[in-house]
Amino acid sequence: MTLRTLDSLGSLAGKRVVVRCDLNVPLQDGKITDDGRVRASIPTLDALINQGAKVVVISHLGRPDGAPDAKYSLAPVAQRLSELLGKPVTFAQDTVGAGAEAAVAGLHDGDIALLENLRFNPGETAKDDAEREAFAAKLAAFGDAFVSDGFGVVHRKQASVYELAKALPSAAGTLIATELDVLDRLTESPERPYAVVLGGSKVSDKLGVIGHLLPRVDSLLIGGGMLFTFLAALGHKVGSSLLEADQIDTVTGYLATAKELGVTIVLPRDVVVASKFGADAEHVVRPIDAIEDTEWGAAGLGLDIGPETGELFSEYIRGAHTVFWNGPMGVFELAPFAAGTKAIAQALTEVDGLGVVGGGDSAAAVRALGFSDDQFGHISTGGGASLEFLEGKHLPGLEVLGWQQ
Ligand SMILES: Nc1ncnc2c1ncn2[C@@H]1O[C@H](COP(=O)(O)OP(=O)(O)OP(=O)(O)O)[C@@H](O)[C@H]1O
Ligand SMILES: O=C(O)[C@H](O)COP(=O)(O)O
Repeated sequence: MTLRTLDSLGSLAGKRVVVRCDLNVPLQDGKITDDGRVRASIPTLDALINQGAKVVVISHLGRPDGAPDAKYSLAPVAQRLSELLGKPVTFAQDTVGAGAEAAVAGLHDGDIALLENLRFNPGETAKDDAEREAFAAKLAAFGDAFVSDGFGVVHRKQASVYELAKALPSAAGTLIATELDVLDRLTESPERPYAVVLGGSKVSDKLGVIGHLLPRVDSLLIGGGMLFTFLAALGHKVGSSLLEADQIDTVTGYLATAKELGVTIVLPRDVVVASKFGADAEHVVRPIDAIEDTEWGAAGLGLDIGPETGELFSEYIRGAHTVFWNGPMGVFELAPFAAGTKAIAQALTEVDGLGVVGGGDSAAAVRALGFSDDQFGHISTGGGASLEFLEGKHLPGLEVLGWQQ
């Protein structure tokens, strides 16, 4: 079966259409610092509005604990959505309560509403199937059809991604269709050499994909928060850097597998060690075997790859014909720790072939560092989702829409 696309739903004029977007944008002091995911959701929403549908948008933001939490409110996103669409967006203060019911009931043809953060409700991410189904049923009551367009969450078996698609006539929106077109080129005979660059802070999520990626790539470059688990596996001390101590054995296994497969795992040679986590931290560059060899000792923490590593990684990237990069190389949000990410972004713009950036924070990073979207082959809205796609995993949010890899 192939992906069911929007046209499979027939005419949606006058119908209530629930649309799952991934509007999980980075926020600072309540302000959106990168609106890429909001922009990416516009084509589908515009198409539905233009058809005269009554559009009910749903999304998560961050990882709240199944209860309302003001700092994860989608209110700033409603405002940005309205600016980008050039029309009012009704914002409901809850997801399935009286506020949402009133917002949906008040929609006329061609109107649009955004409901509050899905993850303010325990049913969205519940482990128990019945709990997720019950929450999906409440969401389904708001629509005659469901459009799934949050590519960044298709790897999550969550109520609004999976169960809701079963509860209503459903199809993929144009963002998902576009993402799959490009990412398919990375799985179906990518031009060699093929390099994958991994970083970021969702270390346990991303370490898990490495085992499946190894047989598919020629080189794997490791930066960001996960590099310290690799350094620890090689016996280095990593101070107070991000570390998944319980993953050290797994990582040791990856290093051995890579050797057997003839895949190069490229690890940093130097890192930027800081006195603390903050823009005003003191910091020095240290070789990887001397991270604790600073005046801060074991309290020092690695917040970026060093300049020698930036050059080494850039050489690998420029030498490849296909490159996928997910996860910033350092804490790019703080100016002293942005250089590694900038070096890698620059190299990616110089790839002779297809260079893809994946992930909400990675996309935000390249834009914040002054690059424009058209300098890259593709900027995917999915971080974990695109990685799991590339490793060939069955993604619940795609399979439920008819997609088979
Ligand atoms: N050495 C480090 N220590 C701590 N945090 C780091 C380090 N290197 C990178 N980060 C952080 O990683 C975060 C991004 O990681 P994440 O894994 O979420 O990226 P992403 O996959 O692009 O985003 P998403 O998962 O939202 O799509 C950034 O906020 C950055 O500050
Ligand atoms: O940022 C992402 O990768 C997506 O929005 C999914 O978020 P999650 O990792 O919290 O499920």
